[in-house]
Amino acid sequence: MRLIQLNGIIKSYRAGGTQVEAVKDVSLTVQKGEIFGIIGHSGAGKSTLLRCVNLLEKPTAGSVHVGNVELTRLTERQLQQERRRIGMIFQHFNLLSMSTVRENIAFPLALAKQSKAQLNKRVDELLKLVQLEGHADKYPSQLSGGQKQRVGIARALANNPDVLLCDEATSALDPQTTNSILSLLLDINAKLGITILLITHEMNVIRAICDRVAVIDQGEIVEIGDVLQVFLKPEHPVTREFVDQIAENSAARQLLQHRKGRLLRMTYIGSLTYEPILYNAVKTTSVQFAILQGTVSRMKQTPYGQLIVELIGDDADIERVIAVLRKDGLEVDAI
Ligand SMILES: Nc1ncnc2c1ncn2[C@@H]1O[C@H](COP(=O)(O)OP(=O)(O)OP(=O)(O)O)[C@@H](O)[C@H]1O
Repeated sequence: MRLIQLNGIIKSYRAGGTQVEAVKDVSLTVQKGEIFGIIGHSGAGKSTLLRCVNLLEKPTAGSVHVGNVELTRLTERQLQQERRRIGMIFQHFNLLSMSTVRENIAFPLALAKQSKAQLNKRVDELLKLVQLEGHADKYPSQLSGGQKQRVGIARALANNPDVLLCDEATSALDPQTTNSILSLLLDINAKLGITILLITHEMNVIRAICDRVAVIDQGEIVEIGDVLQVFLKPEHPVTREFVDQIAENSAARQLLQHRKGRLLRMTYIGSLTYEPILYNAVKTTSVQFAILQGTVSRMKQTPYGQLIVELIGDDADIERVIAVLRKDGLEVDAI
């Protein structure tokens, strides 16, 4: 079931007498309950596109639907009401520095005119959800970056939204804190069924938590698909650059230059990842193999492996080995 539908979104700005098209005719569907990532370089149009979803930026053209409501048709007052269904978190947290953690989280509840008792009960629930019990009376300056982002998440969830928009939510955090915030987002998605739309310039973020990904370049979506498919078989040059951020991929390319045998990339997905398939395929042939590079990892919950292998032997035997590997369920591509 689709929850967010962007149709033909264009956003242009007039800057210093020239027209900048930050987003050029983007159409996108996000399904209910999924974690959808948009990745792109600086200036690609990620923030502008994300802010078009809750109309913090008004698209120059195109329509935005969230659930059954077309936000682009609403009056400002109706829009304020609908925005309660869309929480948002930010790279630099955007907390009120003169207010305590409790007051920051209560802010959207007070706007929604909840009673003091209801409000305090809800804040306590949220503090528990983001594991910040015991920090309610602190001020933002007394918190670490990760704790500040937890406050941001609690505040964004206060009114039980259907959607959480994440604007580079981990870019200001160190790798360990990034992982703990990503785990929290996964947990919230699983427990509350909330749909998450995030933007990032880091492939690691996409790999860790997203179900689907869109790659944006110069205001246009250049590739879109399941993370596993896009990650293992990137097609657009910009996607390949992002996939190469995962260090082992770029190292492998350099290693391949002087090899004389047949070079293959083998992709294992799911339980196949842990089977001795390669050994079984070559053992009754004259083919020898050298593993030049290998990764066994996880994409969200799915284990996957990718090996770059050099096969040495006569052509007919190599073809036979490839046929056996494919029959066993591996994807095998020449490099
Ligand atoms: N308010 C504005 N006025 C004029 N130009 C703008 C405005 N906001 C964004 N732009 C331009 O639109 C383009 C896309 O910007 P945007 O901030 O959406 O990119 P981004 O992918 O989020 O980049 P970053 O990761 O650096 O924030 C850029 O060329 C930017 O200069």
